[in-house]
Amino acid sequence: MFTIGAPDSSRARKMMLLGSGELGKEVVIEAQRLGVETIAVDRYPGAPAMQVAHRHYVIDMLDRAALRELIERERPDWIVPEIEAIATEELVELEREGYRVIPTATASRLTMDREGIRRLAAETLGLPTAAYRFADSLDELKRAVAEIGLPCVIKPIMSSSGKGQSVCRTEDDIEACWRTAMEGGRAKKTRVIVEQFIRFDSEITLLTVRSVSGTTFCEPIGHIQKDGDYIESWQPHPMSPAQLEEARRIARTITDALGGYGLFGVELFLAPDRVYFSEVSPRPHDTGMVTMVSQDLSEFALHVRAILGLPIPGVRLLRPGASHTLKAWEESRDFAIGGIAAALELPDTQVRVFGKPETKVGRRMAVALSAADTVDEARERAKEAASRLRVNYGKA
Ligand SMILES: Nc1ncnc2c1ncn2[C@@H]1O[C@H](COP(=O)(O)OP(=O)(O)OP(=O)(O)O)[C@@H](O)[C@H]1O
Ligand SMILES: NCC(=O)N[C@@H]1O[C@H](COP(=O)([O-])[O-])[C@@H](O)[C@H]1O
Ligand SMILES: [Mg+2]
Repeated sequence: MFTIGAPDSSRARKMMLLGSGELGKEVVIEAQRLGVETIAVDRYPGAPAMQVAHRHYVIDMLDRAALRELIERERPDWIVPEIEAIATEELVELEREGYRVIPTATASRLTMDREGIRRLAAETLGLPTAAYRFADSLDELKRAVAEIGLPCVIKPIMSSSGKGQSVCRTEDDIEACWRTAMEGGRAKKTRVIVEQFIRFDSEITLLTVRSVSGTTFCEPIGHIQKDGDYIESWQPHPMSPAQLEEARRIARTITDALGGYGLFGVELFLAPDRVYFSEVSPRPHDTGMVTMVSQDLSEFALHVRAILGLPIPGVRLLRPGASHTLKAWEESRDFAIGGIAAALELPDTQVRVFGKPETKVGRRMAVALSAADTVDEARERAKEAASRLRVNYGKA
């Protein structure tokens, strides 16, 4: 039977988030709604989830010893990875010693690294993916590009939100792509993946929850990415019955292989002839922030329920919804987000300001969320709301 004591008491149940960005912040809020004691961890102070958690720590999560020391000190009931920059080998050890890693330490390790998840999906499970090669040096990259063909996409094996990713269109681009990957990866690794460029009609995230109630799918979320990072998303995304069935088959196959309890964001490309598996996050997905206005249970509430071993009898889409991001385009610690009142003049619209302490070029700072009677209307509203938001920078 699931019971929970008061936070900070001897019968408290503790959740530790490894990564404390905007997604973790919402996970912490949902966990606290069920009485969980929350601990937020990240590489810098003032991270969004730290601002709402009971306690927080600043450590280098890629440092195995530092990670172990903190986990042994806090002894959390659930360790919840939130970002793609964690020493997951250590999580595998800790899980062996009895700690619970969400969804599992192996799932976290495999998805932290594009090679692990791609080989599992394509080679072990036989799922359709873009053709790919790996390379450890510029020379190997040149050979890999020749084999895959142009255009192709080059990414560091450990990165997210498009960091270090670029499209290689001609042979002359290869060196620049290599440099971009070396500078943009989250971990100091030199390995890259080269992927065939897929000309898809649209791309989706299929949020898939594994819980005591079995596997539950949310309605598909369509999205648009720029430079490898998401700009807008909407739910539901129109799909043919055959496409939806194939998308769910792929999502079930990959999430069953990863195992454990939690929510997963399965990224798929929809091409005229085929649905391609791209990658999967074993945690809430940025494009899934739309569920905060479109569903009865957001992706964050679903993740927490699944983690705690609580039932999920169903997920209801309440209304079509959309999200549109606000990004910063300068580096600053002296800034303020404006236009919130103007954005909130729009009907059925909400804003989430993440509270990140510093802006960086391309950094996501806030998101506008709108609901409406149709997806098109919701997208228009969210876009308009985001365009009314601004990052105002202080004098340099
Ligand atoms: N092989 C490909 N062909 C065509 N487009 C691609 C390919 N790989 C990636 N993209 C585009 O770049 C986007 C980001 O790629 P990917 O999801 O691999 O990066 P990421 O850094 O893991 O991003 P995130 O952390 O936001 O999921 C995709 O959503 C898609 O729009
Ligand atoms: N696509 C993955 C993603 O959106 N992850 C989210 O971004 C944060 C990092 O933001 P930052 O780079 O601005 O610190 C992560 O902590 C997570 O919440
Ligand atoms: Mg992605």
